[in-house]
Amino acid sequence: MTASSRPARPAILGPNQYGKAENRVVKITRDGATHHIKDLNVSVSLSGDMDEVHYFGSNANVLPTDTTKNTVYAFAKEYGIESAEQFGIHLARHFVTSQEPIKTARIRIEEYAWERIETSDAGSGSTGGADEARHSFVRKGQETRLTQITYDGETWEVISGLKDLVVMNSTNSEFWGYVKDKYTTLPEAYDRILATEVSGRWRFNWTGDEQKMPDWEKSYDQVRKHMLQAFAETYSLSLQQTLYQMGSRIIENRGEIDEVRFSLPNKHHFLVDLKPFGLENDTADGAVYFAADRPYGLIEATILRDGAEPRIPVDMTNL
Ligand SMILES: O=c1[nH]c(=O)c2[nH]c(=O)[nH]c2[nH]1
Repeated sequence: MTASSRPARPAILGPNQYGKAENRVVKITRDGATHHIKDLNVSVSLSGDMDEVHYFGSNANVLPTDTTKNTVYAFAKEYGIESAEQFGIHLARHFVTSQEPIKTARIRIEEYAWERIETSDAGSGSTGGADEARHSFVRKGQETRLTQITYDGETWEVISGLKDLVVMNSTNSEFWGYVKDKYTTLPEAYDRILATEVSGRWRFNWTGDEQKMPDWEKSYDQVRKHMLQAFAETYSLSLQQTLYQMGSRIIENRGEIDEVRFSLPNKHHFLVDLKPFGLENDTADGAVYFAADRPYGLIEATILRDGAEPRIPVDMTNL
């Protein structure tokens, strides 16, 4: 910014961005009587030459947030929604390349999954086979899928992930051999429940080459599968160890990903003392637990491909 476009005041404008947050868009694709749903929550955030509007109220460089909302809906109709990532890339490219003052676009998308309700005669051929109506869905009560696309006209950054995926191992978890000081009361555990609500983000190494674009839908399904398999298959001596196994399984199996970050609350399950009622409560014998909701241990770490730089923010809850 030139000095003349800045007011003679000591207060200087710092980093800023604007856009329309949480555009809820549902796109139905019809394939005969079989319908498909994409249900997204899209947040647009733009930045660039925005000094004049902040200092003087000149809107000459301001594409209205209302227009960014309209673009989300129009793009959903005009181009469809193949995947959240592809949709975000399309939007980010549009804002940066069509508006000179806009230098960077960041598109954040949450995706809510729907599962088809199989009707009782579906597939039986009893009411006409291919014409069978397939338009009923139940919202999946599991995780929310996430993506964030950032484009500055040159560099692409795609970070995808998920939140609210609750998992539990009812055995094959221990925790012992830890530091003990005068405040330590935790009994060592040789067979405990390990449960967490996974919040994870993974960064793609895609650099914008259309020919080398990952298959975003397949990538998500595979990452989720590897992560869950690692959780289930790891004999755990700590949640930290399980976290590393989950991240490294993704890095080792998915070449399109260079960095994974997890935030894992340790959802503690405490053995209930049933001695007052004359009852033993032993893990080996099918025990009763108190599922505590707080406080919880919070285990967080980034796992990187050897040589890659950590870029997923340490505090990723806003992603
Ligand atoms: O897996 C665990 N990691 C810890 O660091 C920890 N600390 C604690 O009290 N319980 C556990 N469990």
